[in-house]
Amino acid sequence: MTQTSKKSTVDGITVLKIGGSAVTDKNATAGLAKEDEMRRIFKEIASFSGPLVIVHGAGSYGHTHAKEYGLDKGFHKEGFLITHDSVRLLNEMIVKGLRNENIPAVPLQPLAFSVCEDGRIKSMFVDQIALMLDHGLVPVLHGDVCMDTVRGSCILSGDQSLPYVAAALSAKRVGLGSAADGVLDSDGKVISTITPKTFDSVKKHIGGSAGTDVTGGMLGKVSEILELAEKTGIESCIFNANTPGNVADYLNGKTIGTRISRD
Ligand SMILES: Nc1ncnc2c1ncn2[C@@H]1O[C@H](COP(=O)(O)OP(=O)(O)OP(=O)(O)O)[C@@H](O)[C@H]1O
Ligand SMILES: C=C(C)CCOP(=O)(O)O
Repeated sequence: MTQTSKKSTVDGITVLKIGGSAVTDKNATAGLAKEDEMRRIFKEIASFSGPLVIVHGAGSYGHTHAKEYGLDKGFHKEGFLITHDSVRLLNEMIVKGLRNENIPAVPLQPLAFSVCEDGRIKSMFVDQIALMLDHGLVPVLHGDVCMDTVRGSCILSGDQSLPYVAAALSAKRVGLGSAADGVLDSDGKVISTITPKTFDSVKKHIGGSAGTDVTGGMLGKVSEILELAEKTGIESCIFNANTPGNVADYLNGKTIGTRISRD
């Protein structure tokens, strides 16, 4: 993957994923927002004043259409347009909700500044994100469809763009708020830490999403951020964004849920 070289002049950047499971009903057959959860999460985000990039998942606004049109396998003109329009709608709702809390959120569609190769990011322009942070803005990216040099188009999960952006900006902290208390073992207990050394032994407990999903659910998420930890040393936490207080606690410095680290 090719990364542009522009770095923000701001230190201590946090990158937060708001999982589609946390803010939408992933069992719905079309886009359905959990509006109360959204509002509460946005209020918690407003308690944080540091430099922040938000990436949100697609939830039922993206995965339902992507599955219907087989977009995880390749290009389908109508499906591509319907899916992009739907995730943009969710992005608009989220940006509007954040602005209501006086967060200077800026909508950014990854489709407009990324190209993939066989499902993986080949290039993503991030200089504008760095400059936005320098000016106190909060960029809000999302899971999207993306043009792909091999497949025509592919699904670009927030779980892939989040570590890409975190690495490109040398982020300090990376948090992924979803609908589970962390990565759970077969007894339903939170696994406190996952490292490249322990991954093989815990992998058997980790599966896809309980709802409609084309990007690998929890296993896809852990694989992406484990690679981030291995390559850059940047740690992540996977925690439950539906537990009141967790998003604010994470943003303000606490380690919660499952920590994914190099060692
Ligand atoms: N071992 C596990 N621990 C926790 N959750 C797991 C595990 N195995 C599978 N899951 C499922 O993975 C889901 C989280 O993955 P999912 O992709 O839905 O998250 P998300 O990031 O919130 O959604 P989106 O991709 O729409 O942004 C959990 O809600 C749960 O259903
Ligand atoms: C389904 C689409 C269009 C994007 C998926 O993004 P994610 O919800 O972050 O995995």
